[in-house]
Amino acid sequence: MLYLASKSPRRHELLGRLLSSQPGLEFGVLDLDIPEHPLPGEPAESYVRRVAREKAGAGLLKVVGNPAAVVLGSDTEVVLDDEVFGKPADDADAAAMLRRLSGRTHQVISAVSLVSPSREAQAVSVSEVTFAELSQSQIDDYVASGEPHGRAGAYAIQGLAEAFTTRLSGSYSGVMGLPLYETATLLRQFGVLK
Ligand SMILES: Cc1cn([C@H]2C[C@H](O)[C@@H](COP(=O)(O)OP(=O)(O)OP(=O)(O)O)O2)c(=O)[nH]c1=O
Repeated sequence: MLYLASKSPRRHELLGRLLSSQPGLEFGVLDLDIPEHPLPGEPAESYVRRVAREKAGAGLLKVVGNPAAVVLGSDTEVVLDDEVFGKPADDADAAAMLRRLSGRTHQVISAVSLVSPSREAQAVSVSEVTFAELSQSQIDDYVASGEPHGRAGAYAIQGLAEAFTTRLSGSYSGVMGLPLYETATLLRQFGVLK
């Protein structure tokens, strides 16, 4: 039985889309709260990998006793000049992040971890996203739309932010929160997907 250790609606949607290729394959959802803070000096990719692993591991603890359980945890962060931009604390924080991302190319790192009682595996997707120069009124309007809330880097590529994204190199689903190629590869390794 596959479980998604995530409360992100984007991850639910993306995983559902991936599994729809195999009729009858469903997944359960485990709701957890893992603290997301980089350790002092922790490189961005190590941080994203660690948090994805912690989410999957905490999910597995919730279904102990099920030897057939496979748990998927994932983490997505926006990185500019080695600085990790997580989810904005409030509107002012969102506006500050968007001002920094304006006119620049940043990375989006997404890690996926799969754990079962007997094994563990992980994959990482790194994408590059370039934003057009954003005026202060564009930023204010975007923040007022509410879209930045709960999203790494204070934006949603699948939403209004697509209109100021001039270039994306990498995985669109990875930027949204769950890189589907990497996820499908791991699910095949665990025998969940054919
Ligand atoms: C960059 C970007 C991020 N996001 C979202 C995906 C993730 O939900 C969120 C990054 O935060 P995460 O901490 O990776 O995930 P989460 O807290 O939403 O969910 P959970 O830990 O329960 O799995 O940002 C978008 O929806 N679109 C984007 O373009």
